[in-house]
Formats: sequence, C-alpha cells, structure tokens
Amino acid sequence: MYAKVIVDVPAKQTNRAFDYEVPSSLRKWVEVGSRVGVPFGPRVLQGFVVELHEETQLDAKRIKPIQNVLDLVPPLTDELVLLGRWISRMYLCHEVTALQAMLPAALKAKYERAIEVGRESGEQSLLDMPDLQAIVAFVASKGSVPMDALMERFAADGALIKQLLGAGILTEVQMVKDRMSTKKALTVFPPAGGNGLEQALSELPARANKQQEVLRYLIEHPYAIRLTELMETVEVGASTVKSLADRGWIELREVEVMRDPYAGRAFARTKPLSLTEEQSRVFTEIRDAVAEERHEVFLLHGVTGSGKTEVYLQSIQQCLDMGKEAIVLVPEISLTPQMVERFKGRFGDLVAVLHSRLSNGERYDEWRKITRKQVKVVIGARSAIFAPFTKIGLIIIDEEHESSYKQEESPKYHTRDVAVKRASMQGAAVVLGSATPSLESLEKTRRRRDRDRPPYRLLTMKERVANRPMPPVAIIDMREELKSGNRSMFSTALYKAIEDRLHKKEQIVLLLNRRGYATFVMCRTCGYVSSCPHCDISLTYHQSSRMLRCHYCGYAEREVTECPSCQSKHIRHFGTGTQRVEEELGKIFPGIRVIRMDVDTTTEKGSHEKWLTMFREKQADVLLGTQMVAKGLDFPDVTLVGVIAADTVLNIPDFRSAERTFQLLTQVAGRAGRHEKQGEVFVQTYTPEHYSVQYASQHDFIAFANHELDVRANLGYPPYQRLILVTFSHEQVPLLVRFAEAFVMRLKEIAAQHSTKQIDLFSEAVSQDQTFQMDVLGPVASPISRIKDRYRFQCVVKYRGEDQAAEIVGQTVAWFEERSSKEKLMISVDVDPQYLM
Ligand SMILES: Nc1ncnc2c1ncn2[C@@H]1O[C@H](COP(=O)(O)OP(=O)(O)OP(=O)(O)O)[C@@H](O)[C@H]1O
Ligand SMILES: [Zn+2]
Ligand SMILES: [Zn+2]
Repeated sequence: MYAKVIVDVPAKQTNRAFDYEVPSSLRKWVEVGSRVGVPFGPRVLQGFVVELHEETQLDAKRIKPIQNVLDLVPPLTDELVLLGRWISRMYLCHEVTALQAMLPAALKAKYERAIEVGRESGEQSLLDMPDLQAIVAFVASKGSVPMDALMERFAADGALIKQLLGAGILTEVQMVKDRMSTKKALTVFPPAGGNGLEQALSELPARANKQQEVLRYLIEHPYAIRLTELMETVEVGASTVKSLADRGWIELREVEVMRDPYAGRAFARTKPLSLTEEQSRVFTEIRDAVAEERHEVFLLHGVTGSGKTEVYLQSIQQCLDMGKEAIVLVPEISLTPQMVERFKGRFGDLVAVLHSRLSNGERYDEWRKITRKQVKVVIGARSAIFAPFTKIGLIIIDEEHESSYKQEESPKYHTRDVAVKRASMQGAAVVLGSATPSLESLEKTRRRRDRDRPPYRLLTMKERVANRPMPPVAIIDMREELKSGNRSMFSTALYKAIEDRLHKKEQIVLLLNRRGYATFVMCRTCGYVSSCPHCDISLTYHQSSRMLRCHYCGYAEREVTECPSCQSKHIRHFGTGTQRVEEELGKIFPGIRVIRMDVDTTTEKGSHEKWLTMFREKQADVLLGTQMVAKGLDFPDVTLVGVIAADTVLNIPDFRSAERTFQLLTQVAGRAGRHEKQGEVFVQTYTPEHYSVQYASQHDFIAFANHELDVRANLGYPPYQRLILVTFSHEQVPLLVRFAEAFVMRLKEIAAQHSTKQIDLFSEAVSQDQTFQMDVLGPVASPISRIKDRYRFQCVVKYRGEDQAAEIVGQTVAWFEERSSKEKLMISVDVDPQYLM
C-alpha cells in the first residue's frame, strides 16, 4: 500500500503530496488524516496522509517507507483533508498550513533525536570493551533512547558514544512527537471488590493507624481513585498510600486525566422556553432543514434581544435528537462564561468549549472529547469550525458580521465561508445570526440567478421578546455643544443621564472605540506629530506608563514635554481614548466606580471574565470600553448606553467604515433595556447627518443596508465585486516599486489568457451566467506605508465571477517567487480582505 503525504514544511517546493510506502506493520494504523513521520532528504518530517492507494505511479523501489504513526486514531477526517485542500486553493496558502490550522497547538510536531542500536554490524571488535558493551546493552534494553537522556546517563563517555555512532553500532534517528503530552495523575487501584484488603488490614501493626484508615476507606469504596483525592478524603500523606502499594496490597499507577477548564463549576440545567411567535416561525424553518438533513443556509436577522440564542438552542436539540452533531461559533470576545453557561446549562457534558484563553493542554483535552465522541456540541471561536465531527447536522455562526471571523494570518480563511463549505460537504444546515448581518450575507439572500433560489434564505425577528421596546436613541451633535460653550467630552444630556443613573443605582455602558489616553501627540506650534520610527503611524499616549507606544510593532518611548522639532512646549495630547474618559469620569463624578475594558486591561488570562463578573455583581456603576463592551452582553440593570464619539470608526479610510459604524452603534445600543427596566441611548457625534448614524438611531437595518448596497454597487465594491489584496514589502522603496509594477503587469497578462477559457476550480462555485471580469488597482503605497522598517505597497484585484481570480493571482505569485527568491521581497495575499490596510 502507498500513501500520499503532505509534509510539514510550508514552502512552495513541498506544497504537494509525496509518495511513501506503508510498511505492512503499519497498515492497520495508517488512514487518511493520520499524522506520520516520514524520511525526507536527510531528515524525518511530520506529514499528513491525504490519500491511500494500492499502487504507485513511481518506481516502487525508490519509494521510502513511512517511519512511524503518531496517532492511533487519525486527528483529521477524510472530509477535513478535502476541506484543507479547498482552503489552500481558495485562500492561496500551502496545504499543510491549512491542515495545521485544524489541529490544536498541542499536536504541533516536535522533533527529537534518539539513539538506537544500528543495523550495520560495524567493527564488532569494539564490543570487546566492557564500557562500550554497557552502553550498547543499555540502548538495546530500551529500544530507543532520547539523545539527551543517553548523554546524561553516560556523561563521562561522550567520546565512546561518538565512536559507537561512527562505527554504526549505534545509530541516530530522528523522531517526530507531539509537543504536548497528555496529563497523567497517580491513581490508586484497590483489588477488584476490595478482595484481600480485610486480610491486609489484619496484618498491619496497630500503630499504623493511617494506613489502616486508607484500607478501611478502600474496603468500603473498592474503586479506582485519584491519589490526591484519596489523600484529601482520608487526610493522609502520599507516603502512607505508597507504603501500601509497596506491600502489593493496592496498585498505584499513572493514568491519563482530562483537564477540564469548567470542572467544579455547576451549571444549572435549563429547560426549553416556550417560544414567541416570531421565534417559533424561525425555529420551524431551521428544524425542518435539520430534520430533512438538507444543506441550507439561513441568515437569521434578529434585532438585539429578540431571543436568537433560544432559537439556536432548540435547533441544536433537534440535531441531537437525530443523533447528529452541532458546531456553534461565537466571536472570541463574546465567548464569556455567561455564553458558555447557556449552552452547558441546556446540554451539560455534551458540550465542549474551545477558545484561545484556554491553555494548550486544556484545549487539547476539549478537542479530544470531540475525537472520542464524548461530546455532540462544540462552542468556540473561529477554529472550532474544524472540530473533527463526522455527523454534523447544524452549524451556527452567531454575530456572523464580525470581522474577527476572518483569520488575519495564513491561512487567511473566512470562517463563514469555510462553514458553508463544510456544511455543504456534510449535508448540514447553517444558521448565520446577527442583529446587523453583513452585506455579503444579505446580498446572498437576494441574489437571483436564472430561476434558481438565492443561495441563502432570510429569516427575520423584528421584535424583542416579551414586547420589550427597543431603546430610544438620541443623537447629540457635539458641534452644537462646543458652540454653547461645553468643552467637556460629555454632552449636557449624557452628563445628566449618567448623574440620574448613579442616583437610581442603575448601570451604564460607555463605548469609545479607541484605547489608550489620546490618539496622538502634536505640537501646536509647528504641527510635529510623534510617530513610530519603524512604522508610518503616529504613536499613542498611555497615561499609566507615561509612554508613547506604537500599536503596530510595540515600539515605546518616553512622553515628550518639548517638541523635538521646534523645542516649543506647546506639545499636547489630542483626541480621546478610554483611559482619558476613565480619568474624566472620576473628576466629574467623584466616587464613581468604573471598569475599563480594552486590550490594555484584558491581556491577562481570565481578566475579561473577571471584569464582566464584577460588573454583573454590581461592583461598578460604569462599564467603559472599546467594542468589547458592545457585543452580546446581557445585564439586567443596564439602562443607559452612551457612545462618546461615533466618528472614530467612521473616519477610518475604508469602504466598510459606514457598515462598521452602523454595526457598532446598533450592537451597543442593544445592551440597554434588555429586561424589565426601560433603556436609553445617547450617541455623541460630529457627523449627526451621516446615514449610518441616522439609521442606527432608528434601529433600521434594512434601510441602512439598502442605502449602503447602492453605494457599493456604484463603486464596484463587495458584495457586488470581490477583492483580493496583494501586499508587497521590502526595505528599499525603488526595488519594491519595480517588483510591484512587474507583478501587476504579469498578473494582467495571465488574466488575459484566462478570460478566454473557463477554469472550473470547484465546480459548484463557478457560475455560468456571470462572466469573469477582473480589474487591478495599483500598485500604490499601502495606507500604513511602513511596518517594522519594511516599506509596503499594495494592489487590489477587483473581480466578478467567483473563484478564478484566486487561481490567477496564485499563478502570478508562483511565477514571481521563482524570480525574486533572492531579493527578500515578501508578498502576502489576502482573499476577501476585511481591511484594505
Ligand atoms: N421565548 C422566550 N421567553 C422568555 N424569555 C426569552 C425567550 N427567548 C429569549 N428570552 C430571553 O430574552 C433575552 C434576550 O435573548 P437573547 O440574549 O437570546 O437575544 P439575542 O437575540 O441573542 O440578542 P443579542 O443579539 O443582543 O445578543 C434573554 O434574557 C433570554 O433569556
Ligand atoms: Zn514643534
Ligand atoms: Zn511601530
């Protein structure tokens, strides 16, 4: 038997499957999706088996055998292997990069060197020396000894070991292992039924009372028990238990244990709520698709507080009733304990949770619950879409519009599109839920090709549950505030409202989508702006450390009090960041309790959850933060939401700014008045007339979407045209420009050849009626024209007609890499980019 193996080297030359022989001893174990160690040139590499064949096209004599198999059960399924290939073509990455992304970090390979007894007979005369004999005997007895261990054991005999290696009596092998091992714990095993323990008890001397206690306990509870647990229960030391094991009465051995990040937390079980009319209409549609095992994509547009989660829960129940599995994706920052609780509360131990705040070990163990089929539901961020389930009935993506679903590093996949692809491979239903759906998804519910149905189906929930009203939103024109002499960052109305809530002991959420203290430092005399010496962006002032920091590369310098350019003392912080607001609140409302949540206060593990718990327990009056406070939170006592400056996002030069502004305002407004108490929202802005601000204040997503879709159609932006962003970087500008221009020229040539023939990459995605059309904009300097001393140029490929463009760009990159390999030029390709930076 022969295997096609993708090796663990993300490079162009190795981006294909290589043939290996499957030795008969490994035949039972090697499957598609297995990780194996294979000889590759002088090394041994980890690889993934992607195909198995009885025959090979190559010269069988020259094919090397697979060295070892890393897993008893393959970590990837056939389907994930195919999905990996799809991702590598769609998003132009190496196939192994896509496959690696599907595995928990614990399964990343580690290469170890070990010593074994060699096959060659070598100079056997060496073995007449007793010292050498001892070493060889030791290695032989172990089979294989890690290099370090051998050197440690025979520390004085380095020269001898070398001699043995040189003679081929010992040989060095490279081994591939997992970076993370399973966690083991010493466990006590009494004999079956406690047999013989009574006898043991009678043999113990009277003064060994601790040992007696242990035996008595085990006679009553003749089951395996973790050593630490036994020590705690009977209040004895480890040595007491060990001495019993030494006498052979009980057995003590290491057993694998699972790290459960939610161990010890009790989740109150919840029952399905009786659905509102809107909920039940939507649920029926989803349930039918799941019940009929039909692949269908639903876009669930439900206003904030309309009860989308309950619909998800009951749809999952349907899935479980049919013996199938479900994946729930949630943006990383919305994956709070509160969120987990809602799922664990309904489905208990059938739920595994995967997110980046888990340690590698915890994540690995959660992941293994999936491969062992101990769980049926996975809830997690982005990468949970690769959960190795085999019978998926339903995939839910909550807050589907979130840009964090797009992975920023290679593989730069969009989770939503991967989910739809995976669901189509398994015949599963997909629910994309949001109060502010992405325009890409909305457009797919409207698109009509010939007489076909649109690719997605729109489901709508317009009302909050229990007839709770949407909170009224007041837009406050900050220019007017200035005119009337208010120079503070709080308008009079917002100030009064905060005062009122403090008085009533209700809670407040304040949003400012900018961290730090001020955006930048500028000299009022000469206009000098402090900027990063390595990147072309201004530095941000951080009050607590009194430092200026670059948010791209981490560069930091001391606060300046004098302009480095003109020595003027009129150098000041401009703009407002969360830290500034916190300080100001303290000044205006002495004694106010503020929790600030932004990247700077949530780096520590668990800090995000800690802040939210404190706020829930009403240990603070105000939750102030960046977009982190806008999403998914459900606090009954929040009756006021204030947006300090709606323009922060609007002013970012990106074609999605209006959409992001609308989403952010709608999401944060949705935090108010979700329970019995009525809520109120204030949006401060310098551009009150902007349609994104206006429609958000009216809670009118559809009107916003129609307006914005018109804008996009006119400018030829997504969702009507798709984009690929190609970024070039190099330390020297002239070289960079030459390369970028040559690239674009070659790209246009290749595209011209393609427009005449139809290429069918993945047939279902290629539409016949949309003729392929492609434009290349640029090259131009990137908006951030330098990062870490590398200059950046970019070009944007705009196209219609689905996937061919990726293929064309891929060919151009390949052509290019062959010609520029010595030049240290870096090219990065982002298909469907979320930001054009
Ligand atoms: N059928 C129902 N009967 C009673 N209460 C319900 C029902 N459905 C949902 N709720 C409650 O309504 C509140 C809002 O629901 P949920 O958080 O699911 O809304 P959502 O649509 O996810 O909102 P958001 O988009 O803002 O996160 C929750 O407290 C939930 O327990
Ligand atoms: Zn100056
Ligand atoms: Zn920098």
